[in-house]
Amino acid sequence: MDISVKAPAKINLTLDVLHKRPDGYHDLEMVMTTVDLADRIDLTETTGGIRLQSTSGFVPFDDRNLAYRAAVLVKERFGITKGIHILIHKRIPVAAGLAGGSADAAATLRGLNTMWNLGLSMEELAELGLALGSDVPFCVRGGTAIARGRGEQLTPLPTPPPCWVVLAKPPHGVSTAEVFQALKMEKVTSHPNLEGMLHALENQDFNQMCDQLGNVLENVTLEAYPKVRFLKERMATFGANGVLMSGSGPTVFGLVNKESVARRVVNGLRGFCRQVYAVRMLGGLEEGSIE
Ligand SMILES: C[C@](O)(CO)[C@H](O)COP(=O)(O)OP(=O)(O)OC[C@H]1O[C@@H](n2ccc(N)nc2=O)[C@H](O)[C@@H]1O
Ligand SMILES: Nc1ncnc2c1ncn2[C@@H]1O[C@H](COP(=O)(O)OP(=O)(O)OP(=O)(O)O)[C@@H](O)[C@H]1O
Repeated sequence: MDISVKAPAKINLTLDVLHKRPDGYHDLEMVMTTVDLADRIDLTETTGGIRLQSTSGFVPFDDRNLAYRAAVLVKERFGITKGIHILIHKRIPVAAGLAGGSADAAATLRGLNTMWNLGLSMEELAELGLALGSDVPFCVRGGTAIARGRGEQLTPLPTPPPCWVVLAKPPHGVSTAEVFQALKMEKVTSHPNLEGMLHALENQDFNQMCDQLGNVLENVTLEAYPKVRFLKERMATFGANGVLMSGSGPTVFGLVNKESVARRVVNGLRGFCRQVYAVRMLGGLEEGSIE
């Protein structure tokens, strides 16, 4: 049986770091949402082993690949002797703050659950996914949610009010581990207002959603990469209603409520940045994720 699974990127509407934990991770509080910029994972059953191919040369082709590691995990945990060929059609920029690797891992978990009739619930798949990365549980579920803890404690939220999301990815990647390492908690003076963002989503209030965007990792990446600040400023100048860096960066996103303005922002940014996309936010993934 062949299966194709959609693997959408995420953005962080808010990202707060509460404190560093004894295990080296940070306890977070974030509002995350999936956007319609997606990789596609094609899974084909084989007689043995795991083989991986990708349309992008920027991802690892061995057991460092999160989709590969997802297949190893499933095979080991459930004693599956059959093999799998994984083809990643890469559209999400790599090391961009958009959880591309986590999305691929989550899609592989969902696809193998179907292919090998494992009967795992979304909660069980998300729990399995945490062993692969902090963003994987959210990517398994998709939609919009508050993520707490390392990112695995998920509370579903209403889909944000309809709008365009313009994404601009600078040419360089960013290491998430290095951004967390460089974060000085004592230097964080302002935190996102979670209640304000929840209120905006409940009331489908686009302007309030834009006002409540906030990410405490943003200053760390802005200081290291001036191009990110430049893209933020440009995005606002061209007319985006709210602008923020996603995750640990360096991708900057702008929320826009008018199609004509979204076009203007995209066209304006193309002069400065090769990777620019205008997409919509996505609802939940539980239906329709297997293409
Ligand atoms: C920044 C975010 O993308 C926000 O959605 C995520 O928190 C990062 O998720 P991720 O890339 O799946 O992260 P992981 O692969 O689990 O961790 C990468 C590194 O980021 C740091 N890390 C990550 C998550 C977390 N809650 N605390 C951390 O300190 C750790 O140094 C870790 O070694
Ligand atoms: N399937 C994959 N797609 C992209 N990168 C992968 C994949 N598997 C492993 N990686 C590795 O993961 C690293 C981070 O890439 P990714 O695109 O997931 O970053 P990110 O969007 O910043 O993630 P996050 O937002 O979850 O921190 C890259 O350096 C890459 O080598």
